[in-house]
Amino acid sequence: MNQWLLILFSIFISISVSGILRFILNRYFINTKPTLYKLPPSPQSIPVISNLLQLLRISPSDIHSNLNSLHAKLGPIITIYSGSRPVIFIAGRFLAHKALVQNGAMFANRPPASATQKIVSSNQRLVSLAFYGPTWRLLRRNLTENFLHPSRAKCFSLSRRWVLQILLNRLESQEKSETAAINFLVAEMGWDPTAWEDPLAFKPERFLNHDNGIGREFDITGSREIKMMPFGAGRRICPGYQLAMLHLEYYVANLIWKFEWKAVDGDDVDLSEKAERLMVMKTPLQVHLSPR
Ligand code: HEM
Repeated sequence: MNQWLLILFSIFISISVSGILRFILNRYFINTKPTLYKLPPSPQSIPVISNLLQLLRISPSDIHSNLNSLHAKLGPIITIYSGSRPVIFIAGRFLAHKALVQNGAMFANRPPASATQKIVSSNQRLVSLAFYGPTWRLLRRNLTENFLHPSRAKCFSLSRRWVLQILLNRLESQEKSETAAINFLVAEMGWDPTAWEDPLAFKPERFLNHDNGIGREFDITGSREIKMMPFGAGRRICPGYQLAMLHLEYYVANLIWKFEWKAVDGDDVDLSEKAERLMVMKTPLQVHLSPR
């Protein structure tokens, strides 16, 4: 009996000591920044169980209507939590243009790598030294210079395990407090009747613009206004978009040039949506192809 009490007591002591140490380190030695930003409105959520569960429970075909009803209730910019990480949804092509083109600098960031990736990539040399060589002090210096409160940094001597633990905690908390993924409702842009006449009709000629009889290429970069954004828009637009367009045109042109296309009898294409693992056409195009 005494033995069991002793074991329980030592487990209790070790848990409390590590908890207290962690609290003291986080409270007094790590430079924590206050939350600076107020995020856009979000639907009611149970802490820890995120809003995302709400979104994941619905089928892919419902996602748009669900997001739309949230936008109708809360406005064009909303926040949904995926765990503790905020994901912001921006609806509408005008807001997308305002964000990505007119205020491109503010939206030029991309999500950072995870804490582990950061350590492995940017501090790869330091970490391997920390684990395998006697020069792990380099990592400690890197940590004290970058992450610890300057007044405490100098007189600080940490064990190797604590250095790595603090570094990971710090990077993780930075990620949580300072990053949010931003999504634009791209499919909605394609269905927007203010951008496209009869948006669901198959009209390839809609991409042939004519200004006083002069043919003008459709602006897929969205620099003047965004009507669709398959390659993103603004500063971080896909740098390969011209090459991609060239390949796509070349691919389609060759399919037409090299093959004879015949419709399958009684096959009516139906472009309406069907939810499978991805969203697919209800009745896709079927053809008989033969080499010319
Ligand atoms: C149909 C083909 C392609 C599509 C639909 C596409 C689409 C995209 C999209 C949506 C982005 C993200 C833009 C953003 O973050 O706002 C992107 C980024 C990028 N794409 Fe493409 N892309 C295509 C082909 C290519 C090709 C052929 C290359 C290279 C030769 C390329 C290189 C890149 C690179 C390097 C980025 C990252 C740019 C950055 O983060 O600053 N892409 N692409």
